[in-house]
Amino acid sequence: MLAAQLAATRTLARRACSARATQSLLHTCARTSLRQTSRPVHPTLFQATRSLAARRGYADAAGSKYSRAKPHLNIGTIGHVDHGKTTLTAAITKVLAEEGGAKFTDYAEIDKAPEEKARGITINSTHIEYESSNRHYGHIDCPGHADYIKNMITGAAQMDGAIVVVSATDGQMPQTREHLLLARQVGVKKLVVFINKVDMISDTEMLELVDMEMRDLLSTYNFDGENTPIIMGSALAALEGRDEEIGKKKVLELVQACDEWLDVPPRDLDKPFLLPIEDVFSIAGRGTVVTGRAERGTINKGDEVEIIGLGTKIKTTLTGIESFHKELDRGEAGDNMGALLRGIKREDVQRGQVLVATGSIKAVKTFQAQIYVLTKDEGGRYTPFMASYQPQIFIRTADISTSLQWPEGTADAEDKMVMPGDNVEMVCKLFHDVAAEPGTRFTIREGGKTRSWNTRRASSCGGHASSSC
Ligand SMILES: Nc1nc2c(ncn2[C@@H]2O[C@H](COP(=O)(O)OP(=O)(O)OP(=O)(O)O)[C@@H](O)[C@H]2O)c(=O)[nH]1
Repeated sequence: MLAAQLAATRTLARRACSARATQSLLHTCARTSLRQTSRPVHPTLFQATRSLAARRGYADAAGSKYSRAKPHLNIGTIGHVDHGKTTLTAAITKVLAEEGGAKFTDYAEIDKAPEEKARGITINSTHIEYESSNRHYGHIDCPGHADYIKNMITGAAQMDGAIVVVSATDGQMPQTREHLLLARQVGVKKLVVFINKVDMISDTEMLELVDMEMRDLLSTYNFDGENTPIIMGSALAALEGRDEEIGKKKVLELVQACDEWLDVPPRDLDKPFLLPIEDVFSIAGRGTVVTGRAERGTINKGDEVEIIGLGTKIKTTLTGIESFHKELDRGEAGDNMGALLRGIKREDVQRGQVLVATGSIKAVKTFQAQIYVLTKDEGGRYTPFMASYQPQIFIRTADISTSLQWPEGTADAEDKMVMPGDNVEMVCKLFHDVAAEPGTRFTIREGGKTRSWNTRRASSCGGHASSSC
């Protein structure tokens, strides 16, 4: 039902994009690290196109019921810019379409926003679905460019496992390393590696070197470097239907490796429902839909829910649930879902908020957290910092400026320095409130810089946190 009406909203969405362009550009750039990009992007347009892209390709399934016959896993492609993530994503759908497990989604349909086409890079994460013989996958194609790390973090935060794409011609590059680090930070436990563009390499020693270096890198970031499957092939060959040995066959090997190596994580079905909002769009005549991956709990059509965070606390009712254009009566942890909300305006909701079971979690502006500051060798800071330092904090799909302070009563707080490699308890004073509770994980980055420092330990909030928790 939701899907059936989406087509009608496409034209409206495009018109709305151009009308609101200037205002939204100013608003969004003021809030996000997009202001650090070399060419400002058009956020409203991306909002709209991402929403459409996230659902494209499944219109023929409109009205059909979502099947839970196969276990569902959220995966995606990460890695350095231009190493072939989008090509591989398209190639997987092509190869699996031939096996009856996907609808072919061409490269141009994945990187479809005008800015993406003009620059030839991915800016937004795009969601697609496909099936192997024993799994149903939601796949997120993440941007590799350093300017769009924010979108990569949001995408990776929804993954249960990931495919790291590395070009055989370059080997590992800065964003290969940073994406591994960030994937680890956001809780991805297992990866599969695809060494791409082998059609351009005749020297097998070179491939062995890339393989060895990738295993080392995986181990450096606490992945299983020894046993992680590494597949060498050519995404482009698979997409173009040539050189089957390095094309189609390798893509099938990759999917098999995902089936066998990546685990379906235990889903927290017993906890109260929580969906981090990744995207928002309107369906004419029906209302507002928020999308994202349900983090925990279950939800039924007709349930009362709350939208929490970024200055908002609104109660509403869930009137429809959908996953990849198929209807569900019940959503559950792990589902990549769209939730139709009664009486909510498009502008009332935004990425970074959460949709939750009423009363189950509070938004906080201050909490005390345990923070591990990465060293230079781990991809983190070179230099120490002091209290009142203001980095960017990433919690689920939210990114918020914050000021770090020593807890009250800390001796010599004014002069105390935090060194790379330190494990410290600090108070995070956020510029906007966000849903958090003891144990919530988060990542901290220095705005816009690719070399960053990150938290490793869970935050605490509520119990021994400050009064606003
Ligand atoms: N020769 C060769 N070229 C490839 C292969 N895979 C991808 N390419 C080319 O590499 C370039 C970059 O590919 P993309 O798929 O856009 O790379 P990406 O990693 O998705 O880039 P971003 O999303 O912007 O980070 C394109 O020109 C592709 O055609 C391959 O297997 N062989």
